[in-house]
Amino acid sequence: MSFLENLVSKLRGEVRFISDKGTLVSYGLTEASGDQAEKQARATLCQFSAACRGFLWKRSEALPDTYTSSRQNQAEKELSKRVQQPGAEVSAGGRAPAGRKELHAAVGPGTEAAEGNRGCALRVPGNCSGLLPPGAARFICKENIVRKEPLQINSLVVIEAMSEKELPGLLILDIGGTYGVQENIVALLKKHFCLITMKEFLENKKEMSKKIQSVFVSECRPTVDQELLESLPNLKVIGNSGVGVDHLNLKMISNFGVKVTNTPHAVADSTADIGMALMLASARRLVEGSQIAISPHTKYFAVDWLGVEVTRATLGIIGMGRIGYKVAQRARAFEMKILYHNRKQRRKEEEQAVGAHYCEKMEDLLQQSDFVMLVVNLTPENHKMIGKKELGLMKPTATLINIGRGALIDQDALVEALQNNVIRAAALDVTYPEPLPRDHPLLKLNNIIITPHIGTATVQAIQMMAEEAIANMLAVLNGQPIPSEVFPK
Ligand SMILES: O=C(O)C(=O)CO
Repeated sequence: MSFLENLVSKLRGEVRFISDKGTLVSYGLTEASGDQAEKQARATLCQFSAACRGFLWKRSEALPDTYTSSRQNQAEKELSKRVQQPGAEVSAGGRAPAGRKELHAAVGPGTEAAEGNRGCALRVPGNCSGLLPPGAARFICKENIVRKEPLQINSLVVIEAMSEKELPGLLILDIGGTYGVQENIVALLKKHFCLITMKEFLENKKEMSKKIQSVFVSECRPTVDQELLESLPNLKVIGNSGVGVDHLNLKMISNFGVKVTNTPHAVADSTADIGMALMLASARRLVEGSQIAISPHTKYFAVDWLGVEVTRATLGIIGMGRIGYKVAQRARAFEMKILYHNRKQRRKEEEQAVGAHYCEKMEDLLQQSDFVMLVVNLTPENHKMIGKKELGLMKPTATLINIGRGALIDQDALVEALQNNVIRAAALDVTYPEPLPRDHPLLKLNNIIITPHIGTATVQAIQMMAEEAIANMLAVLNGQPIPSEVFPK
């Protein structure tokens, strides 16, 4: 458990906002004024510093340099110097401004109160004395600033001493590690949810199961099965990070009264980009070429080592949803002839904008295309939609690209087709399973490129996916219109 998580777990129910840097500040509301308010401030601080006692700062950050009065500035500069020292002890202090309703408390690293502090310094046992920099008090008084622009107070962590409403519980697999949610995404989620990892849930099922109202599914994890659904009585929504939901049993989830959402907007550009990257790489034999260029055995570059051109070739897109259409927009810049097959024909203006021609029958598209790209979600109906027969319809010079799901293709049939040059090549971002067993025959072929399902593996895409998932989940929890809900068939 990190320093902050540990602290927050001790102050459970009292946390309103956390920025994970620097000085801790607690604040709350009191109806009292004058002496009474001061008494309450002291009581709050006692609790707060008791919870903090024993912790060492893992990080050191300067207080923001935003205060004006020279005397206060001096005090804060002094404090900043101390804050810079890693491992400085936590100290605590605060004041309750007479006549004000706000009750503030600040905890900053340092061993003594800085001079110039006008707030009431609180001495706590264990060589911790503290202060509330007056500027900081003024600053955090503006509650809306604290909430809306947390980065402006980048060295403050704000903790509400008297709780309002607790943030809704969000179950995630883990933080960091092989399968866990990345730290920057964790920071985004934490602004709106109280995160509960699978381990924390399993260790304290009784208490945690009541808190969890949502599950964040990233890279298909955690697995949402009947057992999990049965143990989460307050679950309202599963926010899938990604567009494909074939790993979720939508019907079963819906029977529990739980909604499922996905992130079709956030994934579109990065996934279309990987489709283009695979098409270009396969056409120009990029991976093979790179190996030749770096091989210690290479003595010369063969003049008859050739690829094929993407420019002005025919691209057949199977699945003309948001991603398919983005592929078409990109392919247009390569002057490609674009054919597409989709459940529904696009509007004429949309077709004209990218120069796409509709093929009602997939067979027509397969016969005419130099590159066939699969851009559909996996459903029980389209499982192995490309098998021996479909591969046989393709041109022997054609390339098959898959950025949908591995199970759209009959992989045994693909191995045979590639071995016998029924088609020229394949480029797959998705396979089944993922990764393929290391002795799988597809891995032994040289007319294939396989990437490790990286359609959305960009810094930007995973952030946008998390933002879209958060918006979806909050909409469900707040009873607002849901931007991207997925319904069972
Ligand atoms: O969004 C998804 O489901 C993806 O797999 C993107 O590659």
